[in-house]
Amino acid sequence: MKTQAHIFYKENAMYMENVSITAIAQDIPTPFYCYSYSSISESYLDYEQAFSQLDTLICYAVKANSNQAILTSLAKLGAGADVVSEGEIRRALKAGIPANKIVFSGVAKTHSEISYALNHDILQFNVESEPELQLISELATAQDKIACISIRVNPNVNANTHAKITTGKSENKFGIPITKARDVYQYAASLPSIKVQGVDVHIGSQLTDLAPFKQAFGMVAEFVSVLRKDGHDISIIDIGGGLGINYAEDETPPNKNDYAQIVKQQLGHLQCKIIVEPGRSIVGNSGILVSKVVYVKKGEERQFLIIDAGMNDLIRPSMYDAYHQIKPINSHNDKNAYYDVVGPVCETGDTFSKNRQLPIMQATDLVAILSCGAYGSVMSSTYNTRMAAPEVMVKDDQYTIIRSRPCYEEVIKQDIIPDWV
Ligand SMILES: Cc1ncc(COP(=O)(O)O)c(C=O)c1O
Ligand SMILES: N[C@@H](CCCC[NH3+])C(=O)O
Repeated sequence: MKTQAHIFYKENAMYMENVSITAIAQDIPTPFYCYSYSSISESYLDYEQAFSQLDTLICYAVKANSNQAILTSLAKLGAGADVVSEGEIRRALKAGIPANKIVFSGVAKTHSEISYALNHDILQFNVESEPELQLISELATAQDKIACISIRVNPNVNANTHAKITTGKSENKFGIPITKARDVYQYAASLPSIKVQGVDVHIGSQLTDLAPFKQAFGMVAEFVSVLRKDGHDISIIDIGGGLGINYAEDETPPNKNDYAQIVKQQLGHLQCKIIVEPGRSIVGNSGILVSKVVYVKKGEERQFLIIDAGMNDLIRPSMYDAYHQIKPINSHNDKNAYYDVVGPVCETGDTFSKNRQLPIMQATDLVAILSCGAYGSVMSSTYNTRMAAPEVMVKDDQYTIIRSRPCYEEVIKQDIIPDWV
């Protein structure tokens, strides 16, 4: 049975590429994240292929998974980066992504973050408000730099995704209403040390339908024509990220080729450089979270499969009621049972799934939670003083720890006890 690209069963045992997950778990205590290098590189190269008819720069959205090993892998393939903080700029530069391939998004860029980005001559700021524009202009003037900018427009389009990851509706904090943006472009052009070069849009994440993209890109195309008539030299359109992946086995989100076709159809005639900022669709299905059953607990109404991974490791199910497939690492048992799969954290919301049909399990059995490569490890915390799960990368028949588990002493000693206590 094939589960995701590069994750499959061989004689009832789960493999990632040519490595048995059981073998890794004998070496590295659970829970741990495990990523397939080949899956990540193929997803990236699929983007390149899909967009080959357009002048495109793929700026990987670092927030999806910012591990240096992943960033370095993508840097070597030629990727740029979409970043949202100074920390992410530093990560991208350290991984070898050149500053002229870095775009800086986010609604709350601070004084020091803007200065840092200006000092490194990044490709562009995706500006989200007038006060931000003004601050960028002031800092660029003070630093004797020219800040290249696109303005992120909010097209008020329904992305048909989870409300918490919708970004292109007028009630969302992101971008400048497209209806108001023409004036903001005039304002930008009047400011010193600002070079207006593009338009940016990002309407949300985990989109499983191309229609909202089509609608938003159509609006951007019309807007670019208006801006050009107003005398702005628009040479870049940043279309954001957001393409969804399949979490459930039977889901069929749009593929990268169909997505690229929509981009070409809506924006191709404008002869702009296209920046695309995919995160989840590059790393999401490359990763699993491997966990061990601690106890099987029979409640009055339900049976709990208590595993050693918790909501602190993977928050998506508690935060968005997100569905993730859960699979046994060794699938030799044909008999099934229904379990609530829960973690160790003292929160009722620490639940990965309810009433999930799985082969009958017992303590020490291993499970994999699938599609955890994006917004998994990066959103983890040490809640309940649980150490962050390590990360492992597999390539062919080798695997390496790419982030180690911190030790308790390291974490506890971060706290400082005032001498007046
Ligand atoms: C500005 C911006 N670009 C790119 C992304 C990446 O989105 P995704 O991981 O859905 O491709 C996000 C996250 O939604 C974002 O906010
Ligand atoms: N964290 C979200 C995605 C947010 C996208 C960032 N703008 C998720 O896990 O689905």
